[in-house]
Amino acid sequence: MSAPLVDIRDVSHRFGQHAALKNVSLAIEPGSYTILLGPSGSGKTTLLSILGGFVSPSEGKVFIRGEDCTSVPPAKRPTTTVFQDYALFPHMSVGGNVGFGLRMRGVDGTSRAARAREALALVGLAAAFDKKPHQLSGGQRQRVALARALVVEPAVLLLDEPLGALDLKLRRQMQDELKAIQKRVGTAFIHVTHDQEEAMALADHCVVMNDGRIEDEGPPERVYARPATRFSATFMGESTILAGKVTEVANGIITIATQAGPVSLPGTLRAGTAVALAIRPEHLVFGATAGTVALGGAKVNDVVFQGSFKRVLAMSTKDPALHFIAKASAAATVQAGDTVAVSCNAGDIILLAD
Ligand SMILES: Nc1ncnc2c1ncn2[C@@H]1O[C@H](COP(=O)(O)OP(=O)(O)OP(=O)(O)O)[C@@H](O)[C@H]1O
Repeated sequence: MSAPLVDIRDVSHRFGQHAALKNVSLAIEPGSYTILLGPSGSGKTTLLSILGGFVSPSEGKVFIRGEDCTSVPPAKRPTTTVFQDYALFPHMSVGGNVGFGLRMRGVDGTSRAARAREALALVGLAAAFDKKPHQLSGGQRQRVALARALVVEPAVLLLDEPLGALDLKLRRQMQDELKAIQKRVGTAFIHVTHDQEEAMALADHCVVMNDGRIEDEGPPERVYARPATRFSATFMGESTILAGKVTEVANGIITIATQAGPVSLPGTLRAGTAVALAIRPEHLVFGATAGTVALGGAKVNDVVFQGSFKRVLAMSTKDPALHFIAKASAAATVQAGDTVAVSCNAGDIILLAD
């Protein structure tokens, strides 16, 4: 395998007594779109700031294109950052803003203007060259910020909640554009967000962070279908979670006592091990079917119409602490107050250490 473009090795960072990053190692491949996903305070921005050279880590090293960049200042490393608030110069034209980084690097006026025009065309804003930032919409300003960061041809583009200031509709639209632009330029993007839908829409590689650590990482499809930890399962999408304990092990089959009754699955855990079982909403079936795992009865609390499907929330009749979340078709007739039998396929149960 080729050497990673970015190699973060055993990075820890403390702000005073507070450990914001705890022994983080991560490899970023050339041309990839990486999302750092996690709740507020999980250390995403700290990690991005270390990559951009704005924060020097307490421990560990950062290599970019094989070079130790740990102590290299921001302007001297092959990275640029796009911030949530765009940070455009209000008095400067859009063209001037985009060309600013080139000016700092001593590029002459003619080449600067040509390259700024090219970068603006790349983000679909060729006509905005002579405008001032205040004449543009939020989405357009964000695209100018993107053009400004890309014009210097960084090896890695860092994006800190770049769509955070946009309303939901524009945010979704900009996600599609960001992905298209990234594919076009082929630059590695590392993008921080706490929005799991954004992560699934954009990432080739999704890094789930929690409390200064990497909980899980991989293609978003894998992280969603087979999360490595309970935190990752709950942060990346919704699930029904059953608490359980392994009671029997025989011939590669383990039996787990759960809130909904015994469940048998292939596995190799030892008797007495505490586990959690996660089931994604689209895998939970209301109505027992032959060959599936029965999860007992449930009373439907709420049915929420979502356009192309219905979200069904129900409570186990065995244990009120057990809540089922299911996705039903838009045509489903299930109603609040109904009592239903809940089941799923054994292969759709995600077994997690608890
Ligand atoms: N300059 C600072 N001084 C002291 N503590 C800080 C500083 N910056 C961050 N922290 C703390 O470090 C931890 C990680 O912060 P960080 O901003 O990296 O998290 P985050 O995942 O990006 O969160 P958010 O989504 O809210 O931006 C938090 O507990 C935060 O309070």
